[in-house]
Amino acid sequence: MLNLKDAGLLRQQCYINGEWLDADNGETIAVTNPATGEVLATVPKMGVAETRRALQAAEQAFKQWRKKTAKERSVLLRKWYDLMMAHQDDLATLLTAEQGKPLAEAKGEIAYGASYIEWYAEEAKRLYGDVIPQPANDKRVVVIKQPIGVCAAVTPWNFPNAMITRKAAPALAAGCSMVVKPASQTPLSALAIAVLAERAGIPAGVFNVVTGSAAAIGGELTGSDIVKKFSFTGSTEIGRQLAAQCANTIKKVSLELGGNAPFIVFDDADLDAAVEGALISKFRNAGQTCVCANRIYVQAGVYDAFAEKFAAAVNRLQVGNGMEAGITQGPLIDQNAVLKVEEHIADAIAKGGKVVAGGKRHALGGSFFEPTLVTGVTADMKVAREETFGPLAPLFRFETEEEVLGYANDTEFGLASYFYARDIGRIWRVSEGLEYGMVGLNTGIISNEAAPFGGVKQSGLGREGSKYGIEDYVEIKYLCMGGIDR
Ligand SMILES: NC(=O)C1=CN([C@@H]2O[C@H](COP(=O)(O)OP(=O)(O)OC[C@H]3O[C@@H](n4cnc5c(N)ncnc54)[C@H](OP(=O)(O)O)[C@@H]3O)[C@@H](O)[C@H]2O)C=CC1
Ligand SMILES: O=C(O)[C@H](O)CS(=O)(=O)O
Repeated sequence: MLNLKDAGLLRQQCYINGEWLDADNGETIAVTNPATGEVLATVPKMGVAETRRALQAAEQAFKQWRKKTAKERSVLLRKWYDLMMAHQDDLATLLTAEQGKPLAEAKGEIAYGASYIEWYAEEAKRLYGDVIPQPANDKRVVVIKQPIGVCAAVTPWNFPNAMITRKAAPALAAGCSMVVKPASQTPLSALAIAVLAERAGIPAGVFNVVTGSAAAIGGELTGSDIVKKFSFTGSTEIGRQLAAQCANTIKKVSLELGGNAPFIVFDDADLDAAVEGALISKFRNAGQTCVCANRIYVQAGVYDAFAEKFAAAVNRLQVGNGMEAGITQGPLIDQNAVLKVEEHIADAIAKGGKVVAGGKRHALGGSFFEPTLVTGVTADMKVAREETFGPLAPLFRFETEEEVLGYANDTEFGLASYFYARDIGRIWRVSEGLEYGMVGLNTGIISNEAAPFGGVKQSGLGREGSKYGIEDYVEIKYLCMGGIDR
């Protein structure tokens, strides 16, 4: 079982209107450890009725929460942040147990998730309006910002802490209330976040967590007119469906969806730095992130040297249970994830690719998979067009800057992109030429609370984090004051 310092962080009930509740029918969902297959806990299998009650609670709580001053909300968010950091170890243990990532990565996610609460505790006090020079002397033009209302979020299993705080923090900072449906495979982190919200003194109904039937809960969150803003992180397929479900009530929608990140190594790159950046970008969370390097393009003059260095680095990754010291790659989330990686490897080999590291299920069994490097990859392979979402690094060779920009942009996705180069002219040309929401230049890690995280094309809508991330949780109101000259 889980060895927590604070056993109160492990909850097996949902948090609605300040109460910890079972499903109306008592049904539950088992939460299993992907590394061992053991059942860690169960959570309620809630549906429409419970979700409706959660939305009604959020609607009532919003009326008072919005009346608090920005500073009062800021103080409560800061307490929430302080509590998350004080319980970083326990939250990381819960996260590794239900999601599988190595404990060091889980601790990093807790700090990353908490940083959004810290950031928006500060931003709460800086939601400025405008006084605009009037076009006529009898008028004054004023713009104020007000919280949009009750918000709903549906979040994924790959970052079960940070994907919730990245939505809840700006929402609550702006004066909104929220109902969250976490992924069924990783609900414990969400419920622990709710424990700490309660302890921080965030009023009942302001932050609610509902677990259970995705379609039933999601149908209510997207269909109810109580919800004024809907935020989703997950697959493009589901995001497209949920956005369509929001259309009937004209909700404001933000979507963080799939990616297909190019990682480009030019011949003027610092090769050792490029290897380091490619390794962390590709294999963080066993490749299960939407910003992972999905295609690695290496210029012909440095291709062999990079491939040799990178293969050695890939072979140094340690696969195992994320709770064990020294492990740098945990299990994949489930067997479907393993099958996707196997499909992409088999397709690449069938079309001429060569496996130079890994290539198959790990000897540990279950959903453990060998970190894999395939060379000689070409644009006709599945891995060039589909998000692998697993520990497979495909290497493509290219000759010119123009050629690789064409390859990099030849996708319906536009989330993250990366390149290593040192020539200033190339840096500007490639940064401006990449059709992505985010560009990592000489780095493989781009995510932080100060930056606007998000994509273009079919990778999503809106931005999370930074000063931009709170704008999705406010409405702009224009006040036209007449008769000023009377
Ligand atoms: N952009 C990103 O960060 C992520 C991208 N992905 C991509 O998505 C693929 C599949 O992963 P998966 O976890 O299945 O992603 P999904 O998009 O299926 O799940 C993400 C969230 O959406 C919920 N959901 C699924 N179907 C519905 C529905 N009909 N109505 C309401 N909510 C729904 C899930 O609930 P439940 O868990 O209960 O099914 C979960 O909370 C991955 O292989 C990857 O390519 C996945 C995760 C994150
Ligand atoms: O959804 C994801 O994969 C995360 O947004 C990636 S990150 O923000 O942790 O980099």
